[in-house]
Amino acid sequence: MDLNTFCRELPKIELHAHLNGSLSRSTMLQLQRYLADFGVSDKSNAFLDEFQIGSGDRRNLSDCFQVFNIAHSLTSTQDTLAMATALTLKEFEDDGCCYIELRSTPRDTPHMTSRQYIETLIETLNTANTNLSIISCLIISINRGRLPSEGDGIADLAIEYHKKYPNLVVGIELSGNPTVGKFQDFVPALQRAREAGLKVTLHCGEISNPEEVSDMLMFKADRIGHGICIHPNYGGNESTWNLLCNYQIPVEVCLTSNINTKSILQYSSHHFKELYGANIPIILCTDDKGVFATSLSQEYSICAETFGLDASKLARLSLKACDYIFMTDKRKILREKILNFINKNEL
Ligand SMILES: CNc1ncnc2c1ncn2[C@@H]1O[C@H](COP(=O)(O)O)[C@@H](O)[C@H]1O
Ligand SMILES: [Zn+2]
Repeated sequence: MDLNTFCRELPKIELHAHLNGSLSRSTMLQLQRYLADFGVSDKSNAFLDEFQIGSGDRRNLSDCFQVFNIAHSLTSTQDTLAMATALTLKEFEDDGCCYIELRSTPRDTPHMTSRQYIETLIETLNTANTNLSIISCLIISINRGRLPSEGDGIADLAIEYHKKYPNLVVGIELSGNPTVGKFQDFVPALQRAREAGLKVTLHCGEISNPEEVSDMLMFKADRIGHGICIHPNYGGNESTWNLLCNYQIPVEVCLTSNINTKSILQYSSHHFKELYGANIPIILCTDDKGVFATSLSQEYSICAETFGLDASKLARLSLKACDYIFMTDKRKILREKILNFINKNEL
């Protein structure tokens, strides 16, 4: 079996996927057509060709945040939001993903409220859990670029829907443009959600800001995303690196995302090496598979090629990811599924 086929067949766990960054070109075209048929205007026409970030482009991290507006204009109705979610889950399943924690930022649009946004996602995930083999659940996102009061409102909704659907609304996370907003302003909302039983993951160290990174690590989130500027060689310092090593906080590693946003110059100099070497728990994830034109199996494949991981090591990376999922009651069944694959392929 060649590497790409192996990576697709390996049952995988996706723990860091933003819904609106995950829309493939084909999904966006379907949404565009649907909106046009119903006479709803969107601003995707002029930009769709530019949406996916190809290799050799000149966009940096900040520029990336503008491209999300295009996806947002396509998912502004309950119908298209549901379609986008269902199609995206199916694509993850087709790529050999057996469990996904999809994340998204509830927002008011001209056609729905934040509450309806969450309800649409819950309904779609529920249906997907009966119709598809992939197990899916929801992490609710807070955008650090918005006002802390908006974060409070989202935390309230997350807590309310976690109580109603504890097996579906499993976590809360902080994301958004890392150059905007302050982590500390969102701590009360995140803390409240945590006390209500939601798990927490934070985008941490996307840019160099050792003070904020220290605060985030000391918050002891259940997981962090990216974790780039933590090691002293990558814009962190001894103290931030020691905190991560001592707390052993699992890191959602998004290789292609980090390359495309220019946070890392080449795959071979990615901090995966340092994290793996220090035995920090790692989960390979896509971040925004639509924007960065990647897939979870491609991320596994790139990881294997760049860091010389053989099939057995790659499969064990996927197996280990089960320990860090937020739907804790699914750990056993997922472990068994991946172990079966390992045994069948004598890895
Ligand atoms: C590239 N690295 C990243 N760093 C930080 N936040 C990111 C991100 N990629 C995506 N998002 C966050 O996810 C939103 C889109 O999905 P949803 O509308 O929530 O489904 C973006 O607006 C941003 O807030
Ligand atoms: Zn992200």
